Amino acid sequence: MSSPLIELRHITFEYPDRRVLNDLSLKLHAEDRVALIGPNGAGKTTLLQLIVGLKRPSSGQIRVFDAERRTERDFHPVRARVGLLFQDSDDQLFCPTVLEDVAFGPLNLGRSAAEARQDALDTLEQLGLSGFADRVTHRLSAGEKRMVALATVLAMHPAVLLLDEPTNGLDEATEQRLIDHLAALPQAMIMVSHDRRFLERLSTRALELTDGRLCEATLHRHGHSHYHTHVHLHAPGTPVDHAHTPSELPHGDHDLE
Ligand SMILES: Nc1ncnc2c1ncn2[C@@H]1O[C@H](COP(=O)(O)OP(=O)(O)OP(=O)(O)O)[C@@H](O)[C@H]1O
Repeated sequence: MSSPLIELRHITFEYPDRRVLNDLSLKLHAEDRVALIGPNGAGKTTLLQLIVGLKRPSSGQIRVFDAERRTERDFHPVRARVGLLFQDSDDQLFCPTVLEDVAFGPLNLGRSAAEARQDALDTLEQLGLSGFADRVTHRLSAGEKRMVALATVLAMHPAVLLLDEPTNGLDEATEQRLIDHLAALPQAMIMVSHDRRFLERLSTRALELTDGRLCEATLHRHGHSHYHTHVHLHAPGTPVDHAHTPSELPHGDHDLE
């Protein structure tokens, strides 16, 4: 198997008043679309931020694209190729107009103004946002902001997508459009979401973050609206990867609803 795009080894992370990640390990391969689930406050957002260097672990190793990443300089190329959709769209959108916001990433990658503009227009069109280019960003609705924020990430053509609650604020039709669009993309993904329909449709594997560590989980749909998550525990510090494909363990099932 090819080496992982992202590998976290024995990561511990603490905020001043609490330890959030505790000896956590993870491998993300090119073909993975991981549903990252877990209760509020488990540390899912923190985990995504660590991968792109917005936070630094107190111990452990972060490897992205076959290199260890420790310093701010190490993370610059990571941020160019790993696209993080922030949980809060307002953290992602800071330009006066939609076009400027979506062109910002490509410009930052060194593309010419004309190329960046074309990248932005193409991305908006692909997401069904053609008429949005000249809209004033801060006047968009929450759902419109969500899709534009995603456009800012996709316009950079990242190799990996980290999506933090991508469906927040989306109506049903827009969510369906988002699902269809993401399903057709080739990138490896980690998706944090409480939206089980979304995860069920897109993920190839599921991991649950609890007590600072990841366990393999599987999302099962029962009927039309009920999902059950079967959690499989790992020995502390064991990297969670393809070697640990979930199997039906009779005593490892937890209904998380
Ligand atoms: N800057 C910070 N300073 C101190 N504590 C923080 C900070 N940011 C987050 N936390 C705390 O760390 C814990 C993990 O937060 P995080 O946002 O990573 O969780 P999450 O799993 O994404 O939660 P949710 O599902 O509610 O979005 C929470 O208890 C949160 O209150």
